[in-house]
Amino acid sequence: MSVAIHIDHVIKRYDQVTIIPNLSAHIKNGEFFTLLGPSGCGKTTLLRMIAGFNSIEGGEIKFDDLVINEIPTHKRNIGMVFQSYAIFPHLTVRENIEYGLKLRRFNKAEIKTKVDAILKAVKIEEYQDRLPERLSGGQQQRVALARAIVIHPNVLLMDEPLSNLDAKLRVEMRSAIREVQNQVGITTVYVTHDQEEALAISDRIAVMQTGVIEQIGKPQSIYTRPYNVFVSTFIGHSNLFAGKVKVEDHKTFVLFQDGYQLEMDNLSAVADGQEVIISVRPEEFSVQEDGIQCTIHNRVFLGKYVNYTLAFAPGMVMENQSATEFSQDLGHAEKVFEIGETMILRPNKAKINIFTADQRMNLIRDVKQYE
Ligand SMILES: Nc1ncnc2c1ncn2[C@@H]1O[C@H](COP(=O)(O)OP(=O)(O)OP(=O)(O)O)[C@@H](O)[C@H]1O
Repeated sequence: MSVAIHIDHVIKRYDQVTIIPNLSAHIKNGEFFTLLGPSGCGKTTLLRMIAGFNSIEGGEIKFDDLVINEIPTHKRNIGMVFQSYAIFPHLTVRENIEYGLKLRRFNKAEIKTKVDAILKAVKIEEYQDRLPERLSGGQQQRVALARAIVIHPNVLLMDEPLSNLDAKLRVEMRSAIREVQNQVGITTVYVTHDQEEALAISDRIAVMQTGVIEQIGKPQSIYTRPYNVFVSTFIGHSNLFAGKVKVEDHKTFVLFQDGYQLEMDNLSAVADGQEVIISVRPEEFSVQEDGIQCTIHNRVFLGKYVNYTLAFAPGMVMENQSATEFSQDLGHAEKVFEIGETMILRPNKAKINIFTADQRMNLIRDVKQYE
């Protein structure tokens, strides 16, 4: 029986070092929930707490109403898939999948029915009599997935399951995982540091940094309305400009350094003169007669799009950010620009995000609308 997972104010320390100071998240029954963040942010640590491999120093984790803090791993009824396939090399595919069912003392007929169904669901029927050494990485990971879900676990926990596969297979396998998860409807917690994978596979994502969840939301809402600069730059590319607020005649503008100004009617709690950070996605510029001026530093054709790397006047762009980019949709472009040419770009004001100068808060009023 799939369950909801309630994580309330959990604390994790290794020796004297606090890795997770106070973390809460509520994962719905049947949801595909992803922990996303840079290396070392505590994703695996949290997953291992849910699994029962790590002690919990404070707070509680519940499966539905049951507090599991002190329940040992083998009694939590968890399915797990890791980066290493962890399948038995001396057993065939079918025997690998049967293993957990035999331990749970299902009878022969039940085992056969369940294994047949899962072999079909993960599309490895034709390899069922092979030993793992004669399977590709993707096929082995399918076996690991089948083995984890055949026991009908309460939750499925996956830690970077695709990171040993090549890029093409990763894309193929993430669809396969999602398809199977939809079919069996099991609550899944998935760990990755790959933002594209997270966006593609998840119902909701928790973006983590140094033991803290910075934002929980649907992929689209995290991409379009990130809570802070960290999320904005970790998920997708963001162009960051230095800006200032101007309030005049009851109207609010954001000013770019070169004097270009955009009237904004959806900002909350800003003061005249307040310094802000303006964040624009590469696809949210359009070529116009007035806007911010730049020159084209580089240009890459990507079929449907052209990606330009841009150079702006000194002081326009926030320091320490990666290259400023404009992604031009060739379906709508009147002109393709050459390297060295000047271009005037207007940001789409409905889609830009404005952050406080300390980078911690999005000032757009509807930032929580999608949650
Ligand atoms: N057994 C341990 N003892 C001491 N410190 C640990 C232990 N395991 C992890 N840590 C520390 O806890 C922090 C979080 O590690 P964790 O493995 O959870 O990160 P992660 O987000 O999963 O990273 P990655 O993507 O690299 O796997 C790191 O600073 C790590 O060094």
